[in-house]
Amino acid sequence: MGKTIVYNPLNYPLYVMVKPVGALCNLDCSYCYYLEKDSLYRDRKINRMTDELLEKFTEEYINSQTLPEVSFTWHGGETLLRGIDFYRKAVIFQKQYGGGRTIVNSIQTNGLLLNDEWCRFFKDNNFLVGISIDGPEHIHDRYRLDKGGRGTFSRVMRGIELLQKHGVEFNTLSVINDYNVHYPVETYRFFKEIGSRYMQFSPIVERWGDRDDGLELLPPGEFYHTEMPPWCVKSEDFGQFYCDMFDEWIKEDVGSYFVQMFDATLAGMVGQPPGVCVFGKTCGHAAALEHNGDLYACDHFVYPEYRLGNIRTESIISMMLSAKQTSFGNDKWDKLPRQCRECTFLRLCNGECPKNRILKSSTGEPGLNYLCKGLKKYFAHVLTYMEFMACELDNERPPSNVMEYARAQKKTNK
Ligand SMILES: C[S@@+](CC[C@H](N)C(=O)[O-])C[C@H]1O[C@@H](n2cnc3c(N)ncnc32)[C@H](O)[C@@H]1O
Ligand code: SF4
Ligand code: SF4
Ligand code: SF4
Repeated sequence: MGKTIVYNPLNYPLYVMVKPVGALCNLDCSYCYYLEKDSLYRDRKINRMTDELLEKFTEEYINSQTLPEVSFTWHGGETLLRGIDFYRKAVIFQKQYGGGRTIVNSIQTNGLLLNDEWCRFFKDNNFLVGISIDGPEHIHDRYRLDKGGRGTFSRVMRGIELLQKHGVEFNTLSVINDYNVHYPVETYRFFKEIGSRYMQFSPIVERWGDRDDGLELLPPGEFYHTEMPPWCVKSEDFGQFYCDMFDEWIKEDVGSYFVQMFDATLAGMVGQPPGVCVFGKTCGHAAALEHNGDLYACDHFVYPEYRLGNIRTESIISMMLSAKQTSFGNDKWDKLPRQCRECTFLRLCNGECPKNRILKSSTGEPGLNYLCKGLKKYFAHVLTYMEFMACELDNERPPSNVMEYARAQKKTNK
Protein backbone atom coordinates (compact mmCIF):
# COMPACT_ATOMS: atom_id res chain seq x y z
CA MET A 1 0.00 0.00 0.00
CA GLY A 2 2.89 2.39 -0.72
CA LYS A 3 3.95 4.15 2.50
CA THR A 4 6.03 2.14 5.02
CA ILE A 5 4.54 2.30 8.48
CA VAL A 6 6.63 1.91 11.62
CA TYR A 7 4.76 -0.02 14.30
CA ASN A 8 5.14 0.07 18.03
CA PRO A 9 3.29 -3.17 18.72
CA LEU A 10 1.48 -4.17 21.91
CA ASN A 11 2.37 -7.25 23.92
CA TYR A 12 -1.25 -8.06 24.64
CA PRO A 13 -3.99 -9.01 22.21
CA LEU A 14 -6.15 -6.54 20.32
CA TYR A 15 -9.61 -7.57 19.23
CA VAL A 16 -11.37 -5.93 16.35
CA MET A 17 -14.68 -7.27 15.09
CA VAL A 18 -14.80 -6.69 11.34
CA LYS A 19 -18.03 -5.92 9.46
CA PRO A 20 -17.26 -6.65 5.78
CA VAL A 21 -20.77 -5.62 4.64
CA GLY A 22 -21.63 -3.27 7.50
CA ALA A 23 -25.27 -3.75 8.49
CA LEU A 24 -26.33 -5.39 5.24
CA CYS A 25 -28.30 -8.60 5.79
CA ASN A 26 -30.53 -11.10 4.01
CA LEU A 27 -32.72 -11.45 7.13
CA ASP A 28 -34.93 -9.17 9.13
CA CYS A 29 -34.79 -10.49 12.70
CA SER A 30 -37.28 -8.44 14.73
CA TYR A 31 -34.84 -7.75 17.58
CA CYS A 32 -31.69 -7.02 15.59
CA TYR A 33 -29.65 -4.14 17.00
CA TYR A 34 -27.41 -3.91 13.98
CA LEU A 35 -29.73 -3.60 10.97
CA GLU A 36 -30.51 0.04 11.72
CA LYS A 37 -26.81 0.99 11.63
CA ASP A 38 -27.13 1.37 7.86
CA SER A 39 -28.71 4.75 8.60
CA LEU A 40 -25.22 5.94 9.61
CA TYR A 41 -23.99 5.22 6.07
CA ARG A 42 -27.01 6.12 3.94
CA ASP A 43 -25.02 8.47 1.72
CA ARG A 44 -22.60 5.72 0.66
CA LYS A 45 -23.43 3.85 -2.51
CA ILE A 46 -21.69 0.61 -1.61
CA ASN A 47 -21.61 -0.81 1.90
CA ARG A 48 -18.82 -3.32 1.33
CA MET A 49 -15.29 -3.35 2.62
CA THR A 50 -12.90 -3.05 -0.33
CA ASP A 51 -10.05 -5.52 -0.87
CA GLU A 52 -7.64 -2.62 -0.49
CA LEU A 53 -9.00 -1.73 2.96
CA LEU A 54 -8.97 -5.41 3.91
CA GLU A 55 -5.27 -5.58 3.08
CA LYS A 56 -4.49 -2.41 5.00
CA PHE A 57 -6.40 -3.62 8.04
CA THR A 58 -4.83 -7.11 7.96
CA GLU A 59 -1.31 -5.79 7.76
CA GLU A 60 -1.79 -3.24 10.51
CA TYR A 61 -3.79 -5.50 12.83
CA ILE A 62 -1.16 -8.23 12.73
CA ASN A 63 1.75 -5.83 13.09
CA SER A 64 0.11 -4.05 16.02
CA GLN A 65 0.60 -7.12 18.25
CA THR A 66 3.61 -9.15 19.31
CA LEU A 67 1.80 -12.24 20.56
CA PRO A 68 2.28 -15.52 18.65
CA GLU A 69 -1.46 -15.78 17.93
CA VAL A 70 -3.66 -13.21 16.22
CA SER A 71 -7.43 -13.51 16.23
CA PHE A 72 -9.71 -12.29 13.43
CA THR A 73 -13.46 -12.03 14.05
CA TRP A 74 -15.84 -11.55 11.13
CA HIS A 75 -19.23 -10.12 11.98
CA GLY A 76 -22.14 -8.19 10.54
CA GLY A 77 -24.74 -7.72 9.17
CA GLU A 78 -24.52 -11.00 7.37
CA THR A 79 -20.89 -11.93 6.87
CA LEU A 80 -21.44 -14.40 4.03
CA LEU A 81 -22.98 -11.68 1.84
CA ARG A 82 -19.47 -10.38 1.21
CA GLY A 83 -18.78 -13.51 -0.87
CA ILE A 84 -16.20 -16.25 -0.51
CA ASP A 85 -13.51 -14.52 -2.60
CA PHE A 86 -13.22 -11.76 -0.02
CA TYR A 87 -12.43 -14.31 2.70
CA ARG A 88 -10.03 -16.18 0.40
CA LYS A 89 -8.18 -12.90 0.00
CA ALA A 90 -8.29 -12.33 3.75
CA VAL A 91 -6.53 -15.67 4.30
CA ILE A 92 -3.92 -14.83 1.65
CA PHE A 93 -3.20 -11.45 3.30
CA GLN A 94 -3.00 -13.13 6.72
CA LYS A 95 -0.31 -15.47 5.38
CA GLN A 96 1.47 -12.65 3.60
CA TYR A 97 1.66 -10.40 6.67
CA GLY A 98 1.52 -13.06 9.39
CA GLY A 99 5.28 -13.48 9.81
CA GLY A 100 4.76 -17.12 10.78
CA ARG A 101 2.25 -16.33 13.49
CA THR A 102 -0.79 -18.49 14.18
CA ILE A 103 -3.91 -16.85 12.84
CA VAL A 104 -7.32 -17.77 14.20
CA ASN A 105 -10.49 -16.90 12.29
CA SER A 106 -14.01 -16.86 13.77
CA ILE A 107 -17.02 -15.97 11.69
CA GLN A 108 -20.56 -15.27 12.88
CA THR A 109 -23.38 -16.08 10.46
CA ASN A 110 -27.10 -16.69 10.25
CA GLY A 111 -26.19 -19.79 8.24
CA LEU A 112 -28.60 -19.39 5.36
CA LEU A 113 -26.02 -19.02 2.61
CA LEU A 114 -23.84 -21.93 3.69
CA ASN A 115 -23.12 -24.44 0.92
CA ASP A 116 -20.49 -27.09 0.21
CA GLU A 117 -18.04 -24.50 -1.10
CA TRP A 118 -18.23 -22.34 2.01
CA CYS A 119 -17.94 -25.38 4.28
CA ARG A 120 -14.89 -26.70 2.43
CA PHE A 121 -13.29 -23.29 2.70
CA PHE A 122 -13.99 -23.08 6.46
CA LYS A 123 -12.68 -26.59 7.00
CA ASP A 124 -9.53 -26.06 4.91
CA ASN A 125 -8.75 -22.81 6.71
CA ASN A 126 -9.75 -23.83 10.22
CA PHE A 127 -12.47 -21.23 10.68
CA LEU A 128 -14.59 -21.48 13.81
CA VAL A 129 -18.17 -20.82 12.74
CA GLY A 130 -20.69 -19.25 15.10
CA ILE A 131 -24.25 -20.02 14.02
CA SER A 132 -27.12 -17.90 15.23
CA ILE A 133 -30.03 -20.10 16.20
CA ASP A 134 -32.44 -19.36 19.03
CA GLY A 135 -33.77 -22.84 19.74
CA PRO A 136 -36.17 -25.35 18.17
CA GLU A 137 -38.50 -24.25 15.38
CA HIS A 138 -41.27 -22.52 17.35
CA ILE A 139 -38.64 -20.51 19.21
CA HIS A 140 -36.30 -19.71 16.34
CA ASP A 141 -39.07 -18.71 13.94
CA ARG A 142 -40.67 -16.39 16.42
CA TYR A 143 -38.27 -13.56 15.53
CA ARG A 144 -35.61 -14.81 13.09
CA LEU A 145 -37.47 -14.03 9.90
CA ASP A 146 -36.40 -13.34 6.33
CA LYS A 147 -37.28 -10.19 4.43
CA GLY A 148 -40.58 -11.76 3.40
CA GLY A 149 -41.50 -12.49 7.02
CA ARG A 150 -40.93 -16.25 6.67
CA GLY A 151 -39.28 -18.33 9.37
CA THR A 152 -35.71 -19.45 8.73
CA PHE A 153 -35.37 -22.49 11.00
CA SER A 154 -35.24 -25.21 8.34
CA ARG A 155 -32.71 -23.24 6.28
CA VAL A 156 -30.43 -22.74 9.28
CA MET A 157 -30.67 -26.44 10.13
CA ARG A 158 -29.65 -27.25 6.55
CA GLY A 159 -26.59 -25.04 7.08
CA ILE A 160 -25.72 -26.82 10.34
CA GLU A 161 -25.99 -30.21 8.65
CA LEU A 162 -23.60 -29.04 5.94
CA LEU A 163 -21.10 -27.83 8.54
CA GLN A 164 -21.31 -31.24 10.23
CA LYS A 165 -20.95 -33.09 6.95
CA HIS A 166 -17.70 -31.24 6.30
CA GLY A 167 -16.46 -31.53 9.88
CA VAL A 168 -16.39 -27.74 10.41
CA GLU A 169 -16.11 -26.68 14.05
CA PHE A 170 -19.14 -24.63 15.10
CA ASN A 171 -20.79 -23.20 18.17
CA THR A 172 -24.22 -21.68 18.68
CA LEU A 173 -25.10 -18.12 19.58
CA SER A 174 -28.64 -17.44 20.73
CA VAL A 175 -30.46 -14.53 22.20
CA ILE A 176 -32.65 -14.72 25.29
CA ASN A 177 -35.85 -12.89 24.46
CA ASP A 178 -39.34 -12.55 25.96
CA TYR A 179 -40.41 -15.86 24.39
CA ASN A 180 -37.60 -18.40 24.57
CA VAL A 181 -36.81 -17.32 28.13
CA HIS A 182 -39.71 -19.57 29.12
CA TYR A 183 -38.15 -22.66 27.49
CA PRO A 184 -34.67 -23.07 29.00
CA VAL A 185 -34.67 -26.86 29.27
CA GLU A 186 -36.23 -27.46 25.87
CA THR A 187 -33.76 -25.01 24.31
CA TYR A 188 -30.77 -26.57 26.04
CA ARG A 189 -31.75 -30.14 25.10
CA PHE A 190 -32.31 -29.04 21.52
CA PHE A 191 -28.79 -27.61 21.27
CA LYS A 192 -27.36 -30.83 22.64
CA GLU A 193 -29.33 -32.80 20.08
CA ILE A 194 -27.98 -30.77 17.16
CA GLY A 195 -24.41 -31.25 18.37
CA SER A 196 -23.65 -27.81 19.81
CA ARG A 197 -21.06 -28.35 22.52
CA TYR A 198 -20.39 -24.63 23.10
CA MET A 199 -23.48 -22.52 23.73
CA GLN A 200 -23.63 -18.77 24.15
CA PHE A 201 -26.69 -16.76 25.03
CA SER A 202 -27.13 -12.96 24.88
CA PRO A 203 -30.05 -11.35 26.67
CA ILE A 204 -32.03 -8.83 24.68
CA VAL A 205 -32.14 -5.50 26.46
CA GLU A 206 -33.00 -2.51 24.27
CA ARG A 207 -34.85 0.79 24.54
CA TRP A 208 -36.62 2.68 21.82
CA GLY A 209 -35.96 6.37 21.42
CA ASP A 210 -35.66 9.12 18.86
CA ARG A 211 -32.23 10.23 17.81
CA ASP A 212 -31.27 12.81 15.19
CA ASP A 213 -29.04 10.30 13.40
CA GLY A 214 -32.00 8.00 12.66
CA LEU A 215 -31.00 5.28 15.15
CA GLU A 216 -33.96 4.10 17.19
CA LEU A 217 -32.26 1.86 19.73
CA LEU A 218 -30.58 3.86 22.46
CA PRO A 219 -27.19 3.59 24.12
CA PRO A 220 -27.24 3.83 27.92
CA GLY A 221 -26.87 7.16 29.63
CA GLU A 222 -29.94 8.79 28.15
CA PHE A 223 -32.20 8.55 31.14
CA TYR A 224 -35.39 10.08 29.80
CA HIS A 225 -38.54 8.04 29.70
CA THR A 226 -38.28 5.33 27.08
CA GLU A 227 -40.16 2.22 26.11
CA MET A 228 -38.62 -1.23 25.86
CA PRO A 229 -39.52 -3.22 22.74
CA PRO A 230 -41.76 -6.24 23.44
CA TRP A 231 -39.08 -8.79 22.54
CA CYS A 232 -36.83 -7.75 25.44
CA VAL A 233 -36.33 -10.21 28.25
CA LYS A 234 -37.52 -9.45 31.79
CA SER A 235 -34.70 -9.42 34.30
CA GLU A 236 -36.05 -12.06 36.69
CA ASP A 237 -37.11 -14.34 33.83
CA PHE A 238 -33.54 -14.09 32.56
CA GLY A 239 -32.25 -15.27 35.95
CA GLN A 240 -34.75 -18.12 36.10
CA PHE A 241 -33.75 -19.21 32.57
CA TYR A 242 -30.17 -19.77 33.68
CA CYS A 243 -31.20 -21.41 36.98
CA ASP A 244 -33.29 -24.00 35.15
CA MET A 245 -30.66 -24.55 32.48
CA PHE A 246 -28.02 -24.99 35.16
CA ASP A 247 -30.11 -27.64 36.93
CA GLU A 248 -30.37 -29.55 33.67
CA TRP A 249 -26.68 -29.14 32.81
CA ILE A 250 -25.45 -30.27 36.20
CA LYS A 251 -27.29 -33.60 35.94
CA GLU A 252 -24.85 -35.14 33.46
CA ASP A 253 -23.19 -32.57 31.19
CA VAL A 254 -20.42 -30.90 33.19
CA GLY A 255 -17.22 -31.27 31.17
CA SER A 256 -19.06 -32.39 28.01
CA TYR A 257 -21.21 -29.38 27.12
CA PHE A 258 -20.13 -25.81 27.71
CA VAL A 259 -22.42 -22.88 28.45
CA GLN A 260 -20.45 -19.65 28.37
CA MET A 261 -22.29 -18.20 31.38
CA PHE A 262 -21.40 -21.19 33.60
CA ASP A 263 -17.76 -21.13 32.49
CA ALA A 264 -17.56 -17.41 33.22
CA THR A 265 -18.98 -17.85 36.73
CA LEU A 266 -16.55 -20.64 37.53
CA ALA A 267 -13.66 -18.57 36.20
CA GLY A 268 -14.77 -15.72 38.47
CA MET A 269 -14.83 -18.10 41.45
CA VAL A 270 -11.22 -19.12 40.94
CA GLY A 271 -10.00 -15.61 40.11
CA GLN A 272 -9.41 -16.27 36.41
CA PRO A 273 -10.50 -13.92 33.58
CA PRO A 274 -14.14 -14.70 32.70
CA GLY A 275 -13.54 -15.30 28.98
CA VAL A 276 -16.41 -12.97 28.10
CA CYS A 277 -16.23 -9.20 28.28
CA VAL A 278 -19.53 -8.61 30.07
CA PHE A 279 -18.25 -10.13 33.33
CA GLY A 280 -14.79 -8.55 33.18
CA LYS A 281 -13.74 -5.51 35.22
CA THR A 282 -13.08 -3.23 32.27
CA CYS A 283 -14.00 -3.03 28.58
CA GLY A 284 -12.38 -1.31 25.66
CA HIS A 285 -10.29 -4.24 24.41
CA ALA A 286 -12.64 -5.23 21.55
CA ALA A 287 -13.62 -2.64 18.96
CA ALA A 288 -15.90 -2.85 15.92
CA LEU A 289 -14.69 -1.98 12.42
CA GLU A 290 -17.29 -0.83 9.90
CA HIS A 291 -16.96 -1.56 6.19
CA ASN A 292 -15.50 1.91 5.42
CA GLY A 293 -12.78 1.78 8.09
CA ASP A 294 -14.64 3.56 10.89
CA LEU A 295 -13.65 2.10 14.25
CA TYR A 296 -16.09 2.11 17.19
CA ALA A 297 -15.59 1.48 20.91
CA CYS A 298 -17.50 -1.84 20.85
CA ASP A 299 -19.94 -3.72 18.64
CA HIS A 300 -22.74 -2.67 20.98
CA PHE A 301 -21.70 0.99 20.85
CA VAL A 302 -21.82 1.72 17.15
CA TYR A 303 -23.10 5.27 17.60
CA PRO A 304 -21.43 8.44 16.24
CA GLU A 305 -20.46 9.54 19.76
CA TYR A 306 -18.49 6.30 20.28
CA ARG A 307 -16.63 6.47 16.95
CA LEU A 308 -12.89 6.44 17.55
CA GLY A 309 -11.74 7.42 14.04
CA ASN A 310 -11.01 5.73 10.73
CA ILE A 311 -8.20 3.29 10.00
CA ARG A 312 -7.43 5.12 6.74
CA THR A 313 -6.25 8.15 8.66
CA GLU A 314 -5.37 6.91 12.17
CA SER A 315 -3.57 3.85 13.46
CA ILE A 316 -5.53 1.12 15.23
CA ILE A 317 -3.20 1.33 18.24
CA SER A 318 -3.59 5.08 18.60
CA MET A 319 -7.36 4.74 18.54
CA MET A 320 -7.41 1.76 20.93
CA LEU A 321 -5.12 3.58 23.37
CA SER A 322 -6.81 6.97 22.97
CA ALA A 323 -8.13 8.81 26.02
CA LYS A 324 -11.65 8.28 24.67
CA GLN A 325 -11.34 4.51 24.43
CA THR A 326 -9.42 4.26 27.71
CA SER A 327 -12.14 6.05 29.60
CA PHE A 328 -14.81 4.01 27.80
CA GLY A 329 -13.04 0.88 29.04
CA ASN A 330 -12.39 2.09 32.59
CA ASP A 331 -15.92 3.41 33.04
CA LYS A 332 -17.13 -0.16 33.36
CA TRP A 333 -15.47 -0.27 36.77
CA ASP A 334 -15.23 3.42 37.66
CA LYS A 335 -18.92 4.10 37.16
CA LEU A 336 -20.25 1.17 39.15
CA PRO A 337 -22.95 2.36 41.52
CA ARG A 338 -22.44 1.75 45.21
CA GLN A 339 -25.06 -1.01 45.11
CA CYS A 340 -22.68 -3.01 42.88
CA ARG A 341 -19.55 -2.17 44.86
CA GLU A 342 -21.21 -3.56 47.98
CA CYS A 343 -22.74 -6.57 46.24
CA THR A 344 -21.61 -10.06 47.34
CA PHE A 345 -21.50 -11.15 43.69
CA LEU A 346 -19.34 -8.27 42.48
CA ARG A 347 -16.33 -10.45 41.60
CA LEU A 348 -18.52 -12.72 39.48
CA CYS A 349 -20.57 -9.98 37.85
CA ASN A 350 -18.62 -6.71 37.77
CA GLY A 351 -21.86 -4.93 36.97
CA GLU A 352 -22.29 -6.86 33.67
CA CYS A 353 -22.33 -4.94 30.38
CA PRO A 354 -22.45 -1.11 30.52
CA LYS A 355 -24.91 -1.22 27.62
CA ASN A 356 -27.46 -2.70 29.99
CA ARG A 357 -26.90 -0.21 32.81
CA ILE A 358 -30.09 1.73 32.35
CA LEU A 359 -31.60 1.66 35.83
CA LYS A 360 -31.06 3.68 38.94
CA SER A 361 -29.86 1.95 42.10
CA SER A 362 -31.88 1.72 45.31
CA THR A 363 -30.35 5.06 46.38
CA GLY A 364 -31.08 6.77 43.06
CA GLU A 365 -27.60 6.50 41.54
CA PRO A 366 -27.57 5.95 37.77
CA GLY A 367 -25.82 2.95 36.21
CA LEU A 368 -27.47 -0.09 37.77
CA ASN A 369 -27.77 -3.01 35.37
CA TYR A 370 -31.24 -3.83 34.08
CA LEU A 371 -30.42 -7.53 34.53
CA CYS A 372 -29.37 -7.12 38.18
CA LYS A 373 -32.32 -8.95 39.76
CA GLY A 374 -31.94 -11.87 37.38
CA LEU A 375 -28.17 -12.00 37.81
CA LYS A 376 -28.53 -12.12 41.60
CA LYS A 377 -31.10 -14.89 41.33
CA TYR A 378 -28.77 -16.94 39.12
CA PHE A 379 -25.60 -16.34 41.18
CA ALA A 380 -27.40 -17.26 44.41
CA HIS A 381 -28.77 -20.42 42.81
CA VAL A 382 -25.43 -21.74 41.53
CA LEU A 383 -23.13 -20.53 44.29
CA THR A 384 -22.72 -23.71 46.34
CA TYR A 385 -22.12 -25.79 43.19
CA MET A 386 -19.63 -23.26 41.87
CA GLU A 387 -17.84 -23.30 45.25
CA PHE A 388 -17.67 -27.07 45.03
CA MET A 389 -16.23 -26.97 41.51
CA ALA A 390 -13.73 -24.28 42.50
CA CYS A 391 -12.59 -26.47 45.39
CA GLU A 392 -12.18 -29.47 43.07
CA LEU A 393 -10.09 -27.38 40.70
CA ASP A 394 -7.99 -26.13 43.62
CA ASN A 395 -7.28 -29.73 44.57
CA GLU A 396 -6.51 -30.72 40.98
CA ARG A 397 -9.63 -32.85 40.73
CA PRO A 398 -12.11 -32.60 37.85
CA PRO A 399 -14.92 -30.08 38.47
CA SER A 400 -17.30 -32.60 36.91
CA ASN A 401 -17.33 -34.31 40.35
CA VAL A 402 -19.98 -31.72 41.10
CA MET A 403 -22.53 -33.94 39.33
CA GLU A 404 -22.18 -36.56 42.07
CA TYR A 405 -22.43 -33.83 44.71
CA ALA A 406 -25.58 -32.43 43.06
CA ARG A 407 -27.19 -35.89 43.06
CA ALA A 408 -26.38 -36.35 46.74
CA GLN A 409 -27.80 -32.89 47.55
CA LYS A 410 -30.99 -33.76 45.74
CA LYS A 411 -31.41 -36.97 47.74
CA THR A 412 -30.88 -35.17 51.06
CA ASN A 413 -33.38 -32.47 50.14
CA LYS A 414 -36.09 -35.01 49.27
C1 LIG B 1 -25.94 -8.87 14.66
S1 LIG B 1 -25.73 -10.57 14.26
C2 LIG B 1 -24.49 -10.51 12.99
C3 LIG B 1 -24.03 -11.85 12.43
C4 LIG B 1 -25.08 -12.67 11.68
N1 LIG B 1 -25.94 -11.93 10.86
C5 LIG B 1 -25.85 -13.53 12.65
O1 LIG B 1 -27.06 -13.34 12.80
O2 LIG B 1 -25.21 -14.39 13.24
C6 LIG B 1 -24.79 -11.21 15.65
C7 LIG B 1 -25.59 -11.76 16.80
O3 LIG B 1 -26.27 -10.73 17.48
C8 LIG B 1 -27.49 -11.24 17.96
N2 LIG B 1 -28.40 -10.12 18.21
C9 LIG B 1 -29.14 -9.46 17.33
N3 LIG B 1 -29.84 -8.48 17.92
C10 LIG B 1 -29.53 -8.51 19.23
C11 LIG B 1 -29.90 -7.72 20.35
N4 LIG B 1 -30.76 -6.72 20.24
N5 LIG B 1 -29.34 -8.02 21.54
C12 LIG B 1 -28.48 -9.04 21.68
N6 LIG B 1 -28.06 -9.83 20.64
C13 LIG B 1 -28.59 -9.55 19.43
C14 LIG B 1 -27.95 -12.12 16.83
O4 LIG B 1 -28.95 -13.03 17.22
C15 LIG B 1 -26.66 -12.77 16.41
O5 LIG B 1 -26.45 -13.97 17.12
S1 SF4 C 1 -29.24 -12.37 10.64
FE1 SF4 C 1 -27.92 -11.30 12.07
S2 SF4 C 1 -27.60 -9.25 11.22
FE2 SF4 C 1 -29.27 -10.19 10.08
S3 SF4 C 1 -31.08 -9.41 11.04
FE3 SF4 C 1 -30.62 -11.37 12.01
S4 SF4 C 1 -29.31 -10.90 13.79
FE4 SF4 C 1 -29.39 -9.08 12.45
S1 SF4 D 1 -19.70 -2.56 26.40
FE1 SF4 D 1 -20.49 -4.61 26.90
S2 SF4 D 1 -20.22 -5.79 25.01
FE2 SF4 D 1 -18.93 -3.96 24.84
S3 SF4 D 1 -16.92 -4.58 25.60
FE3 SF4 D 1 -18.04 -3.72 27.32
S4 SF4 D 1 -18.99 -5.44 28.34
FE4 SF4 D 1 -18.42 -6.13 26.29
S1 SF4 E 1 -25.59 -8.60 40.74
FE1 SF4 E 1 -26.46 -6.55 40.50
S2 SF4 E 1 -25.65 -5.36 42.21
FE2 SF4 E 1 -24.41 -7.23 42.03
S3 SF4 E 1 -22.66 -6.55 40.78
FE3 SF4 E 1 -24.21 -7.47 39.41
S4 SF4 E 1 -25.45 -5.75 38.70
FE4 SF4 E 1 -24.31 -5.04 40.47
